[in-house]
Amino acid sequence: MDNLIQKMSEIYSDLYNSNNLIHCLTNAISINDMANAVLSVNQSPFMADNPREVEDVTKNSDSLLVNLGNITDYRMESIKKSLRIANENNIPITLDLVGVSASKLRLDFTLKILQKYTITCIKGNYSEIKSLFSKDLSTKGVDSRKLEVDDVINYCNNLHEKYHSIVVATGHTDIVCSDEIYLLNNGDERLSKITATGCVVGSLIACTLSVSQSIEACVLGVTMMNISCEMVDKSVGLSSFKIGLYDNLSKIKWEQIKENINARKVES
Ligand SMILES: Nc1ncnc2c1ncn2[C@@H]1O[C@H](COP(=O)(O)OP(=O)(O)OP(=O)(O)O)[C@@H](O)[C@H]1O
Ligand SMILES: Cc1ncsc1CCO
Repeated sequence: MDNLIQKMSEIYSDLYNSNNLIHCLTNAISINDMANAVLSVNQSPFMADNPREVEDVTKNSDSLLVNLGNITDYRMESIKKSLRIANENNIPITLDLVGVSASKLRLDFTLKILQKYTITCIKGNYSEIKSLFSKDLSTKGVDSRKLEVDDVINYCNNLHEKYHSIVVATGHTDIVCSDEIYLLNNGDERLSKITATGCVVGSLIACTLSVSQSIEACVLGVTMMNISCEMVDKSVGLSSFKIGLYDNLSKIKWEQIKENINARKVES
């Protein structure tokens, strides 16, 4: 665990000493929160999604976030172009599987992407990870079903072995899996009552991967969000909770992360 904390501390410090360009191809529901979250951790968001410009944008960026939420043909075309450029230039890619558990279009598209491109981090909620593993739909909407943590660890391990990506499954307990596996128990169930919080976690991972393509970077991305929300007053309503969460994210210090992280390593 000391090793994890030491590496996270270095990544945190590198993050705030850099101002990397984070190219986010995302849905309209999350785009504004995501751009603000990227800015609040000192990085520079670029949300360009026109297929006629994305190659140039990705080429100049330090990290690429691909989010499948509310997918359109237009964005699918852009995604393919950006993924190719990112791989050619060793730019880290975060792929957020929004809705693959409920949409054959998104699931088939994801399976094709994974055959063709190297993805640094595959991220989804428990049901999205399950559906990618089983190549089968498992929900009606974008929200996750309740699944056993041990089963999802197994899905993550399998996907990591198959695609050589770091795999992040979000839920009550977050699972971050590569050759090592961490279970993260920070967070607040109010997060699941506000839309696009998972999408924002994806963009924070894209930020931390821009300074280090590592499992520790993914742990940091998830944990920054989850500790920020734990510090919000329990009595407030959901709108104030959201404001408080983003206030805290914009001010989060390494000492707060170090003191409050609830992570445990498990054997793979
Ligand atoms: N019951 C819970 N308790 C604590 N934290 C939670 C809980 N459920 C989700 N979270 C946290 O909320 C964030 C989003 O995770 P979630 O699995 O809800 O993503 P998602 O379904 O992709 O979200 P969205 O579709 O709203 O973008 C993560 O940081 C996760 O750790
Ligand atoms: C994309 C999307 N569709 C319904 S809610 C939402 C936000 C992230 O899940």
